[in-house]
Amino acid sequence: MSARRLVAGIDSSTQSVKVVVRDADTGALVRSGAASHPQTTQVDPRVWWEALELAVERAGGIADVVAVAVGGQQHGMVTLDADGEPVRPAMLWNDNSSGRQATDLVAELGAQRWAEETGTVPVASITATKLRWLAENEPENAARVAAVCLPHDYLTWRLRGSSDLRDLTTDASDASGTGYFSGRTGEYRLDLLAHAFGRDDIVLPRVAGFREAVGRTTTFGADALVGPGTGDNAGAALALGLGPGDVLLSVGTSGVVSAIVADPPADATGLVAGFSDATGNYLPLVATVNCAQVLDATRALLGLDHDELARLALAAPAGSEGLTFVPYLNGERTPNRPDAMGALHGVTHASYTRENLARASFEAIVCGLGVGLDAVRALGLEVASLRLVGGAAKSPALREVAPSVLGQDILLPAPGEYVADGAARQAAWVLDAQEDPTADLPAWTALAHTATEVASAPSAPVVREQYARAQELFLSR
Ligand SMILES: Nc1ncnc2c1ncn2[C@@H]1O[C@H](COP(=O)(O)OP(=O)(O)O)[C@@H](O)[C@H]1O
Ligand SMILES: O=C(CO)[C@@H](O)[C@H](O)COP(=O)(O)O
Repeated sequence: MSARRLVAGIDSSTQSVKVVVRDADTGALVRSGAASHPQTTQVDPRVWWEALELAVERAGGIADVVAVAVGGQQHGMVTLDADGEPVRPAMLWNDNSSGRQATDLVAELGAQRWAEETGTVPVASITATKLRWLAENEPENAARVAAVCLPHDYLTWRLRGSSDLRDLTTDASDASGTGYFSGRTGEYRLDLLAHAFGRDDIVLPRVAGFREAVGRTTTFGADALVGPGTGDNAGAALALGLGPGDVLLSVGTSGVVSAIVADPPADATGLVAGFSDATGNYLPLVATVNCAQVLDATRALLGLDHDELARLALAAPAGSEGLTFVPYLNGERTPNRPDAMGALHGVTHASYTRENLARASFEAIVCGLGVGLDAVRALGLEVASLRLVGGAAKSPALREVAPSVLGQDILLPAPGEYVADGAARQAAWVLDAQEDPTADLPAWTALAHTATEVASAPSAPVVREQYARAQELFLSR
């Protein structure tokens, strides 16, 4: 019998970095580790590397793996100077500073053109808007930029031990979230980069094939192939092996609704971003900026841990007796209101209780997902199944509130790190492709058993009705 081969997957996400080590042939989990990221919307990318070092150590090292790949939070603008050092802290997807620049870019070229040519109408999350912000607000820094890449590209490059900007690589799933890449053609749009940033004489990461080994790593004592990596949402889709009509709901820092389709989406309303996936298909996606951290904020206010918040929320009736939370604590991306503030509606002596506030917080983030679900349906997607993943999916309250508000049963993959798992699965794919360049994604039977539980609850349409009324009050102001 041949020796067991191990692969590592990394998820450098907004709040933390996670490392999983899995069996390359079955997908069985061998060990894992994690470390925190700063809770800010601008972060020095070198801090991600330090966190990765700690997470690798906590995972028992990766010296024995034969391939590794990195998934990461999308869109973050990592600017490097000619020596490969960060010019300034990376501006993350949830940094809304570039809201006005997004509005300007849409006004200059038109929403329809952006949607058709890049798949996405720019909002503050999109990298191109951050580059415009940099050019306008920090011209000296902008002039020092020799390369721009994304969080997962930076870590992939560091894993390979390179400081040569020409070695930077990315993949289509993450490149498709920059605003200067066409998922349809698989090519950068240097004209759009120049339009946004005023320059196109900078290095952009080479877009690698989806099972291509982009190099080797000898860091962490390993001697392993390095895969191209993925944007985090495409990574989760890779782990779960989503098929037509399978919709993924991710409840991390962002609330995300996404699915896999064969044709490039182009939604000129700007609600649905038409990203690429990590297999040559497309990933229509709707994201909110306010998701798990809304629960964290309510927990902090009420002085509760996760379990206590869930118990409190489940002690309130569906609809929270009319208390409705519009949770724009960090501006919002869907709807596109980067400067918005949140609001509580329906406050009465009867409704203003701790229980209702807890439940209204869960209902708020699920209503955000509901808006996303409506938007992907409006593009013609037939929703066959829903799966719930991400940090807040562990909450029993979310598992009850989500099917009740969305009026549909939801599959619950076992709590896990699906982005890191997707990166690990890609690493195994890269390994297989060394023998057979046309290899299929490895079957990974050990991961296939994860969607065992189903969340069910009586439908409560009143929640979305009262949320829509409260949101309308806000939007019409
Ligand atoms: N049991 C739980 N109930 C609700 N929220 C949780 C629970 N466990 C973790 N979280 C929240 O999940 C978030 C982290 O989820 P994660 O998917 O790792 O985020 P990200 O990928 O954006 O870094 C944090 O805001 C954390 O407070
Ligand atoms: O901006 C998007 C998708 O367009 C977010 O999904 C980020 O990719 C961050 O993901 P999490 O850290 O919330 O998982």
